[in-house]
Parts: sequence; C-alpha cells; structure tokens
Amino acid sequence: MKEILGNTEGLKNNIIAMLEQLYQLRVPPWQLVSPEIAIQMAKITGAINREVNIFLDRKGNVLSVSVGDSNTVSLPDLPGRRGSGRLSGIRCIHTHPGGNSQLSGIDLSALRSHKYDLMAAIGVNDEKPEEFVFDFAIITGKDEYGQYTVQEYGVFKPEVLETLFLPNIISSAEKLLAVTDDNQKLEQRPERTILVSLEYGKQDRLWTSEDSLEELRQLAETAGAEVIAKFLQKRPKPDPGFFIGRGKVRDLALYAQQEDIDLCVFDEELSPAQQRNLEQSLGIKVLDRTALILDIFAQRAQTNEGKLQVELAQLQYTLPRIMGQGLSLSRLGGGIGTRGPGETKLETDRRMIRDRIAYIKGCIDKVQNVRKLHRSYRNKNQVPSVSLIGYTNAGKSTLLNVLTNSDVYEKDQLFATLDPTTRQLNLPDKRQAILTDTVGFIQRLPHQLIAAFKSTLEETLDADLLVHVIDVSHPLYKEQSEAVYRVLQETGVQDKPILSVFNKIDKLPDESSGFLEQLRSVPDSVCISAKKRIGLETLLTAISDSLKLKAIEVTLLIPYSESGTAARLFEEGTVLSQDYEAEGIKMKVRLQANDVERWQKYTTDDED
Ligand SMILES: Nc1nc2c(ncn2[C@@H]2O[C@H](COP(=O)(O)OP(=O)(O)OP(=O)(O)O)[C@@H](O)[C@H]2O)c(=O)[nH]1
Ligand SMILES: [Mg+2]
Repeated sequence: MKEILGNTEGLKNNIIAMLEQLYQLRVPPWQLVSPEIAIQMAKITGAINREVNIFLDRKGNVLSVSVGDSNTVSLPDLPGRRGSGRLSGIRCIHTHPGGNSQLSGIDLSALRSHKYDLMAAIGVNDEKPEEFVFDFAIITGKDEYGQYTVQEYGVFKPEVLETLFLPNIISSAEKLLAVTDDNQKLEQRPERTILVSLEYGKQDRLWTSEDSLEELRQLAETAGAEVIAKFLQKRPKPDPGFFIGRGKVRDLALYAQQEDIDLCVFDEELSPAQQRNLEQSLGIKVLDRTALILDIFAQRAQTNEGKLQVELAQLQYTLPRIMGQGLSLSRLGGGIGTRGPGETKLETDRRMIRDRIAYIKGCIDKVQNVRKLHRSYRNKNQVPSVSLIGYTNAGKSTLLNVLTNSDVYEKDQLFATLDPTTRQLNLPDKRQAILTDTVGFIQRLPHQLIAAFKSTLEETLDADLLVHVIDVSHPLYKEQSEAVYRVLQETGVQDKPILSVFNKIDKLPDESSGFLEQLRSVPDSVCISAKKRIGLETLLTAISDSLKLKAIEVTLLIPYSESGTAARLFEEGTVLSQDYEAEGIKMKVRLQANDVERWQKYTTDDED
C-alpha cells in the first residue's frame, strides 16, 4: 500500500482508508482530474478541514497523496524530470477547505519552482462535495527578469472537466515555454517525432503503406528528427477534417503528451485545413511528406539558384497554410518545417510571402538567363553531355566520383546531392564528355519542387545521354525506377537515350546469380558496383558507344582556299545550309558526334 504523506496526525482509520483509495483511482489521461477523484478529495477535506493534495502523471496515475497544504509536501523523486523548456510532466491537484478555489501565492510559487504541468485547486463545498468549483494555472513563459509567468483560469464547475482537453493545455504551455526558456538548447535536441500513414481506398500504389512509411522514416531522420514511433491506420477514406479518424487523433494526442513528442509527420499531403485541425488537436507541430522533403532540400541547397528554388517551393507550399494562432503557436519553436534555405526562418506573413515569391521569381529568371548563355556556348563546343539520374541514394554521386576522380558529397542518406555538379569524363576512345550528377528522385516528389526545379531539371535532362542509376540491392528497385520514369514524364522528357545502370551488385547475396543473369539480359543496361569498381570499363564503353550514334549540328567556316574540305563535308555529314561570306563558306552540317573533333578547327561561334 502506498503511503499517505504530510500531516496525517489524528486522522481516523476510515479517512486513511479513503485517502488510500485515491491511489487506486485512475484519471483518463486527457482529463485534468476525474470528477470521481475530485469528489472523493472534497469529501475527505470536508470531514477533516485540511487540504488534500495529489500528484498525477501524464498517464493519469496518482503518484502521491498527501494531507496538509500543498507546499509542505515535496514532489516525490521521479525519473524523467525534464530539463529546460519542458514542464515536469506532473500536475498538482489539491483542495481548499471553505469553498474558495482561487489559487494562493504559495500555490503559484510551487507551480513555478517545480515547473508542474499545471496547478489546480478545488474549492470544497462542505455540504455538497459533488458541487465543488475549481481553478487552475499553467506556466506560460518567462518575464524580463527570468521569472516564470503564469496564467490562471477559473472559476469552473465540475461539468467543465468533461470538456477540457488536457494534452492541448499542456502542450500550448510547453510551446510557449520553449520560446522563452532556453530556446537554444531545445533546438539542439533532435525533435522527437511520430510518423502517421493512412491506408485507404484501392491500393493501386506500387508501394505498400509500410514501405512508404519506412521511407518516410529515412526522410525524417535525414531532416534531423528522432523517430519514436510509426502509426498506420486503415480506413475506407480519409476524414475531410482530420485526414485520420477522430479516435486516432485522440490516441495520438495522448501518446504525444506521454512520450514528449514534438513533431508529427504524415505520409501524405494534408490539406491546409487538415493540417491546422491536427495541429490544434495534437498540440504539436504537424507536417506532411511534402513539407519534410522541402525542409531537407532547404538544408541541402548550396548554390544561390538552388536556394532560391527551394525557398520558392517552400513559400508556395506555405502560403495557403498561413492561418491564425493555432499554427503559429506550434511553430514558434522552430525546427523541421520552419527552416528556410538561408540563415533565416521561413517567412510566415502572408503579404510578405507574396512579395518574396515575386522577388525570388525575378532572381531565378536572371540567374537562368545567364546560365542559358553558358549552355549555348557549351553546345557550340560540341562536348557531348551525360547526366546521371536515379532514385535518391542509388549511388549517382559515388559513380560520378569513381568515374571522374572527384569527391562529390556521397552519403547513405536521402537527398545527399541537391545542386547539379558537372565534371569532365574521359572516355575510352580518348574523347571527352561532361558528366552531371544531380538531385535524386523520390516517389511522390512534391509538385512545388518539380515546378521550382523545372528549368534545372530540364537542363540536366537535356543531356545527350541519360544514365539511370538503379540500386538493385534495394527490395523496391523496380518501384523506384518507375518513380524515376514518372518524373521524367512529368518534365516532358521523351525519346532520350537512356542507359540503365544496375548498381550495388556487390551487395546482392551470393545465391543471386540467376537474378544477375536476368539483369544482364536487359537491353541497354550494365551491371556495376560503383563502390567496388566493378564493371566500370564496360559502362564507359557503353557510354561512348551510345554517344557515337549521336548526330550533332555544327556551324563551320571553311576558307575558300580549302574547297576540298567543303566537298568532304558533303560526304561525312548532312549539309543543312551554306552561305558564302567574306571569310569563307559558312556551312551548317549535321555530323556524327565522334567525327566532330576532326572539324574542330573550323567551328565558329557566329551562328547566323
Ligand atoms: N555497397 C555499395 N554501396 C554503394 C554503391 N554505390 C553507392 N553506394 C553507397 O550508397 C550510398 C548512397 O550513395 P550516393 O552516391 O550518395 O547516392 P546518390 O544517388 O548520389 O544519392 P542522393 O544524392 O542522395 O540522391 C552511399 O553510402 C554509398 O557509399 C555500391 O556499388 N555498392
Ligand atoms: Mg548524390
């Protein structure tokens, strides 16, 4: 039997028994206190004319029962008392004999010094214990002197206990506290995160919900979150207001309270209203898959243009989601989903966002015009171009590094690469090409991102050859390839030569020779291991063969003294036009790529 603490002197056995009964009672975790416990406390108080005090944890367990005034009883030593920016996870409920439920100065200072979740006082009506009234107070931040500020609420009648939803009250308090109370330290702690997925309707997706949820875990960890749990709900269709069912929302709110969760990420795009409703009901920050990917991109963007593009996508995503207090309250703390690509936090004012969107679009246009110039220069130089594409983490950067002796950032992490990187590639036939490594794709890539990156993507995909790197050691490699093809389609890439590179064959189990045979029989494909440098010669040969077939249009200026040269051009290529100019014959010719080098000295910049 648990002890009754405090001033128990002279109490009758039946009172002691009633006090002990309090330990047996449990409060539903979403309630401040159950009416049953409150009435029992009121009855005892009425009988002995002393304060009765209980401590509850967030699961609704009664941790200690004491008699006397609340301040003479110290909090039992409990594991998991939280540090700065956090409340203690314990609330104090006590009675006031004589009917007044207003909190005393001592009550409030106990609230401050122990950082209780909440302090409540029950004003006891001696005649009718079931007709008690109550007040409560919570900590809401710090004042300019570093003293905790508190907010009091009341007077309430017992019925109100049914309508107060405790997790909301506590998390609002904690969010406010997090802003003032050592914000720095809080942000260093990885955000404790839960992931939620809904399985509904026909599952025509290639990915199962579990697969997708697992990928979401990788994404969340890449963004710096600590994933505490994953939840999967099955339901005929999404709830229009909350996406998941209301019962599930309540379960999650409780879980979030009990496990001290900061962030909840949904595997699908939520409507702005759903996101807001969920934030209000869960009392924590709610993001969807899109926001998570945007956040990762924001962290990764290196170049000026990349940063602008990511910020544009983020702002376009945020604009319809700016609404009222609920959202801003849970976002005050910063962290995942609030970070922009620069040093600054994402803008959250609607009008400023609109202005900024217009401004960024202008900047992007400028940068891209400059790049277009570079590109047309490059095209004239007739160096064939090869782009590495593929699902994120397939090994594109690793391959670029081994093929070109570079050290581009490669990591076992989603979206390690964001900005395109270009290197010179020496082909076995002594020719050169340029090889571009680019951002990886993912299933359901946010459309805001595709839109913002469209021109960069188009440029990368405008290569003479696309090398599609596929991690065949991944159980979903086929589905991943499909996702890549879908993005290609969305960006309007058609009829490009694509070479499939089955990577990471070193990771395949020994008994998979049958599988390898199968892969090898796929047309236009090579099996390699970028990491173990297996199959690289074959790959290079395949690349150069494929580039040889390419026809390139060049403009050449042939001096009048070399009329034989002009004649040879008619044999080797297709002459598209010829103009007689002062310095010679200007000829537009379509040549095979591997012949171009021999004509290099006649190329001219002047196109028309
Ligand atoms: N075992 C094995 N691991 C590989 C191979 N190629 C790449 N990896 C590993 O796979 C992980 C991802 O490689 P990256 O080159 O960063 O992949 P990426 O396609 O550039 O990925 P993103 O830039 O994130 O889209 C790294 O840990 C590499 O070491 C391989 O052939 N075999
Ligand atoms: Mg990469």
